[in-house]
Amino acid sequence: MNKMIIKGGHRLSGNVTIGGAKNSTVALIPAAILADTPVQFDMVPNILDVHNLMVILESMNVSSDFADGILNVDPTTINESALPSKAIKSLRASYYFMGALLGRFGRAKITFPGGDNIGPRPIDQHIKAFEAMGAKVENDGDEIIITTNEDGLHGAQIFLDVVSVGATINAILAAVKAKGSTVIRNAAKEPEIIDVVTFLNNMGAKVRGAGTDVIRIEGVESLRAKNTHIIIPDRIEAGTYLSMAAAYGDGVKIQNVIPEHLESFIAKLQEMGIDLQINEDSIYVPKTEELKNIEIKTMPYPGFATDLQQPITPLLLMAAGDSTIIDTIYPKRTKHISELKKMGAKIRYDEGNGTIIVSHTDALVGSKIEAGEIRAGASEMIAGLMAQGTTVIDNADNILRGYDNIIDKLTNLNAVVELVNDES
Ligand SMILES: CC(=O)N[C@H]1[C@@H](OP(=O)(O)OP(=O)(O)OC[C@H]2O[C@@H](n3ccc(=O)[nH]c3=O)[C@H](O)[C@@H]2O)O[C@H](CO)[C@@H](O)[C@@H]1O
Ligand SMILES: C=C(OP(=O)(O)O)C(=O)O
Repeated sequence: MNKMIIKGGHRLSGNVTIGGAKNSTVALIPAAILADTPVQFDMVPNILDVHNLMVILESMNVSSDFADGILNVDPTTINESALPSKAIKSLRASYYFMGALLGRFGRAKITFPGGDNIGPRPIDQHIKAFEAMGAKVENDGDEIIITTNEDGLHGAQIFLDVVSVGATINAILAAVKAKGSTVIRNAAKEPEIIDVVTFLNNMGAKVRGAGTDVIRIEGVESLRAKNTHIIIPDRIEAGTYLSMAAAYGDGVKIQNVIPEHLESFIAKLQEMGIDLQINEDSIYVPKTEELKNIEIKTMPYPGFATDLQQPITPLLLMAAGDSTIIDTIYPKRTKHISELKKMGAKIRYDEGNGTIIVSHTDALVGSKIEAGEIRAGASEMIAGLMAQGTTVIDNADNILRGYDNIIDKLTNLNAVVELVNDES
């Protein structure tokens, strides 16, 4: 486990370049095992989730190598073997091996996934989709065992009861090589879903409608990679730097951004009075002295992302009055609150109506705190940069799960920050 040590009080300036999207990457890597050829990804973020997925691939005799943002995966000698439960538990997206193994072998056996502790995270909609396609799903303790009869998976009509990113992608992974047509209704519309479908279609899959709430899939026999897949920029990483720059920057340019993926987030910054300069693939955040308070409600895409409600919180502390946040996706996603309070933040959670109230706070002080999950950690990291004195964030591996080359990027922005491994 790593600790992040931040010497606060150094205002940020300069440029930062956003990496490839974590939530695309963690689906693309499992999706690679559907291919009958080696595959190559570019713009792969250097994050712990990628390294843990490589450990899972290795256990199936799938070789992979990763350097300078390029990840090669060779699934041509894949075999069915027990997957390492420690790596499976280290991230949420290991659930994509269910859909991918089903597509490849017609069966899957996998430990329940881990990932961020942000309240209940059921996978009933994933299971419903697999069952609709003819799979039998059983639980054995902490393991999920999914089987099909000799005919394998067949196409199906699937109506998701809740809009779920994971269930939408898992249903696609299972359906691309199933026999016949599948229609997924009430599908999630996140850009990462389009990214995964672009990868699959470039290998010969027949998937239409990604990015809308109806996705139609015609099963195909084989998937073969012909070119390198370039991963889209991480809109959540970009939103984190936008928040940080607006809260404590003297002028910061955020590069490799698709502004259209951040419309709801950008609208909130503009509502606060921040005069963002938005270009084709970059956003400049000027220093802003007076910030208005706002109200936020998280929603499925294109609404305000749950993954950005914690990272925007330190910025809300600077606003003139009380701001409110209601997280409709994960109402209990509040692990940052106790830690920010230790730093002097005026913030509270009203459990009765599920509202987080963030009040103007004059100063934050460096403290010893803990990153309970990735975005709580991101929120605390921004607060640490803004605080007077030193902040030590325990369990910083939760931040490293999803923030590409974080120390280098912050250092380039004038921050004073380091990681210390406290294993010994
Ligand atoms: C690896 C990845 O891409 N993670 C993202 C993904 O997580 P994940 O795919 O796990 O989140 P979902 O979109 O599935 O969850 C959305 C909502 O649906 C509920 N639900 C989900 C599945 C299910 O079978 N049953 C059910 O009830 C969840 O409890 C949640 O309230 O989307 C979340 C919501 O945007 C983000 O916070 C995560 O960063
Ligand atoms: C919740 C998140 O990740 P995961 O679903 O991988 O746990 C996140 O990225 O904010």
